[in-house]
Amino acid sequence: MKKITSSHNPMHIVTTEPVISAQNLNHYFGEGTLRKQALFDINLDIYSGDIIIMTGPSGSGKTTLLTLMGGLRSAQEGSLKILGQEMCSASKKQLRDVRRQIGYIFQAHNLMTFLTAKENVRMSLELHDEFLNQDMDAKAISMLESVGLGNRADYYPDSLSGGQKQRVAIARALISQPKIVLADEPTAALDKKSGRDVVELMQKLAKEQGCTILLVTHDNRILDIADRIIYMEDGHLISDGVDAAAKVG
Ligand SMILES: Nc1ncnc2c1ncn2[C@@H]1O[C@H](COP(=O)(O)OP(=O)(O)OP(=O)(O)O)[C@@H](O)[C@H]1O
Repeated sequence: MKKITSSHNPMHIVTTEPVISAQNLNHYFGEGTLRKQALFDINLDIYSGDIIIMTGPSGSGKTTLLTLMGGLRSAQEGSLKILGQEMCSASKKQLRDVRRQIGYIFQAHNLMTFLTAKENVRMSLELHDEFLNQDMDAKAISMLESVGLGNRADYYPDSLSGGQKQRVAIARALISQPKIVLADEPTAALDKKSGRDVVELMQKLAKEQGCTILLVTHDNRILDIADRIIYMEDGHLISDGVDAAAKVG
């Protein structure tokens, strides 16, 4: 738990639970003699509104940890709480309920090629009952406007640039106002300028919505957008904090 000052009254101290909390978390792949440990004793508390970059060499366990924290795979050993729900031994339904509160952005934007930009963004709203009575088209267009693509709403992904596609993916991830957004190498397929634009946009929207962003990257050029950098090696969390950037540099 950490103490924060309320934005309404800076003198008023409130306590807040972490949105994600891992304790003594271990993870293994394979079985029998092929069983291999991928994560070792991970302890981590992540709070609302922070942008967290996870970095480290290839094979160090970043994606494994990210997918666990996104409810995309079941946690096996230790404790992992996401938005208050324990993920160790969680049922499929509990995993699904947690996933509905999370937005996902991947390296390959994973847009549906047969849907327009607007339809791709709208689809994300259709998965949430609470938006069913709202004007989803208007919401999708307004979200596309906020990522600078109001004039591309009726374009299909094939006629958009890599950076534009990634911005549609951001609009799709953020439109349902998730509490957590996971991004796996969101700039990997982009040139320097588009990559920068994309992460700055994620940063701006996340701060506006107060959501937590967990971002895995090898891209050292974007480390400065992080509130916190988690550095991993061989399945261990080696350092955690703003000074972790020094290890990467
Ligand atoms: N599905 C799987 N089955 C078996 N082993 C796996 C599986 N996924 C990952 N691993 C192993 O777990 C370890 C951590 O992999 P992970 O993908 O989490 O690393 P990473 O830090 O994300 O790497 P990269 O930067 O290359 O994406 C590696 O040794 C990898 O070989």
